[in-house]
Amino acid sequence: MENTKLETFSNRLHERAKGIWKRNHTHPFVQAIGDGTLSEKKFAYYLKQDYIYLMDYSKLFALGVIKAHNLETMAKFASILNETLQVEMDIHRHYALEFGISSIELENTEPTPTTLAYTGYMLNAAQNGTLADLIACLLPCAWDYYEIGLLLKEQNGEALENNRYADWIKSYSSPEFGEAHKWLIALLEELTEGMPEKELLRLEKHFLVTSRYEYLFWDMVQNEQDWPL
Ligand SMILES: Cc1ncc(CN)c(N)n1
Repeated sequence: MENTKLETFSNRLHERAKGIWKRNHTHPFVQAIGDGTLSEKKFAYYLKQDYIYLMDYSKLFALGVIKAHNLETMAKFASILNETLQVEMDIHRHYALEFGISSIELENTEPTPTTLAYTGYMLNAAQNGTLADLIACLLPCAWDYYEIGLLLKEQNGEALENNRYADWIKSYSSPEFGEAHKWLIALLEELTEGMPEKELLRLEKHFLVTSRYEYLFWDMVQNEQDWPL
C-alpha cells in the first residue's frame, strides 16, 4: 500500500520533501564539493554565509532549551547548541584560516537576502510557535546535511583522499553529526502523538519551507548572490 512508508510523522515529512531534497543532493555546488572541483572563491563565499547562518541556527537550540518541557530535553538542546558553536563552526574556522579569512571577518559577514530570509523564517516560527514548530524548522538542516554527507562520501570513495573538502564531507557524514537529527526526530514523534491534522499540516509546512530554503541556499552560494546596489 502506498501509505506504508507514512506510518510515522517523520517518514511523512521525509516523503513530502524528497523531491526538493533530491534537487539539493544533485545541486552543482553540492556535487562540486563532492568531487573537489568547487572553486576556492565559491567555497569562501559559502563559508562566510554559512557561518552567520549557523550563528542564528544555534539560537534555535537555545530557544529549544527555553521551550523544553523537562531537564533532560533542556540538557540535550544545550549540548547540540554547544556542538554547533564549538565543533560544526570549527570546521568553518579551519577552512577559513586555510583560505586567509579571519574569524572576525567570518563573524562580521553581512547576510545576503536568502540567508536573512531563511534565518528570519526559522527564528520567527520558533519564537512564536511551539517546541514542535521549532523542531520542524530546523530538522531539514540537520537531516539533509547528514544525507548529503553520506551521499558524497559514498559517491566519491577513495577519491576523497585528494579532495580539499574531504574534512567537510567527513564531518557531515559522521555518526556524531547524525546523532542530532535522530534525537530531534524521536522528540518530534513524541510531541506529535495524537496531534490534530491541522497542527501537523502547519509543521509539515515549516519542514517544506526550510527544505526549500536549503535549496535556495545552495543556489545562492553557487551564484554568489548579493544585494542590488
Ligand atoms: C544552510 C545550512 N543548512 C544546514 C547546515 C547544517 N547544520 C548548515 N551548515 N548550513
